[in-house]
Amino acid sequence: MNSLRFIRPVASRFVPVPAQRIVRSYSAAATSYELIMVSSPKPGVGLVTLNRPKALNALSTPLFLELNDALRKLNQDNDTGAIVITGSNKAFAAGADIKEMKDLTFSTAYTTDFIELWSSLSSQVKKPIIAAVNGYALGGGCELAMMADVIYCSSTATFGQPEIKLGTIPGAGGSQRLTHAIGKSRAMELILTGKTFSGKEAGEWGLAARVFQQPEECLEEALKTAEVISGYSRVAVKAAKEVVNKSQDLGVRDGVEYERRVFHSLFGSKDQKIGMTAFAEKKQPQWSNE
Ligand SMILES: C/C=C/C(=O)SCCNC(=O)CCNC(=O)[C@H](O)C(C)(C)COP(=O)(O)OP(=O)(O)OC[C@H]1O[C@@H](n2cnc3c(N)ncnc32)[C@H](O)[C@@H]1OP(=O)(O)O
Repeated sequence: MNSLRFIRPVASRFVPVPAQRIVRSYSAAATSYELIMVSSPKPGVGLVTLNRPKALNALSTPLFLELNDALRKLNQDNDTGAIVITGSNKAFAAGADIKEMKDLTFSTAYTTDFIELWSSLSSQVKKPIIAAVNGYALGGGCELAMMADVIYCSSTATFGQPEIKLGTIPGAGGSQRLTHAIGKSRAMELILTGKTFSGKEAGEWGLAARVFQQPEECLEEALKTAEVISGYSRVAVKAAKEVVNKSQDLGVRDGVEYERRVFHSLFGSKDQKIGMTAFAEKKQPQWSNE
């Protein structure tokens, strides 16, 4: 992996990050974090493992700062074509850190734009992200999984938006993304009751792309898929993610028009020539990523 310069972002006022955790320069794979682990178990694949087991990977501000930092580096890293985010077999993530939030006031939450930093995952990371979900994916954990581009899960995973039980509502996109994914009636029932749903149901309802019997299989298949994606032209992969995501914002007519414009623009890429010439000559394409 190439070396990337790094200056740690300023931590939230609520949970100061100790000075000794400030790291100034390292490569994405070699970076050492406290609350996440970053590795590259397959060529072209960046694996981010949430690693706060005692709190079931509760998503505190320091954890999200580390996650954002790692994702920013992987997004810039030329050797990384796709990213997998996972947790432990017990918990992908049990939500935002309730102990961090419990004494927050409205004015502080509002003026500091609390959890706004969560959105950089979906707005800044242009490489595909697969969430490999085992165990609990509750509240912010479910929202984090839904910010990914693809969800794989084990059949026994436990998804849910239980915020109603805490006297609040989803705050990181749950009410919007869950409703888009599984429909209004089901999402409304789940959000109003705080009931959980299984990985098996997530697959049946279209939230998860694939469901596995074993947690290990879930992660292994996510890594394999990420490796496949990483083997394609970076230009085409980025464009494909962009146009699929546009479908969430645009109506079909505008979306189809948008897709056609991006499709046209790819005739300006080297990889379109490489890919189509290789097909015509019955050869394997050697992507230039240009
Ligand atoms: C914008 C986003 C908003 C949100 O996400 S709001 C939060 C939504 N999530 C939840 O409401 C889930 C909260 N957690 C739970 O309900 C339970 O946990 C589980 C059902 C997931 C698991 O229960 P069990 O197996 O009995 O474990 P345990 O003893 O409750 O948890 C182990 C340790 O993990 C801490 N923990 C769990 N979830 C969170 C969390 N979301 N924020 C902060 N800490 C959490 C606990 O407190 C405890 O810690 P200790 O051993 O020190 O008592």
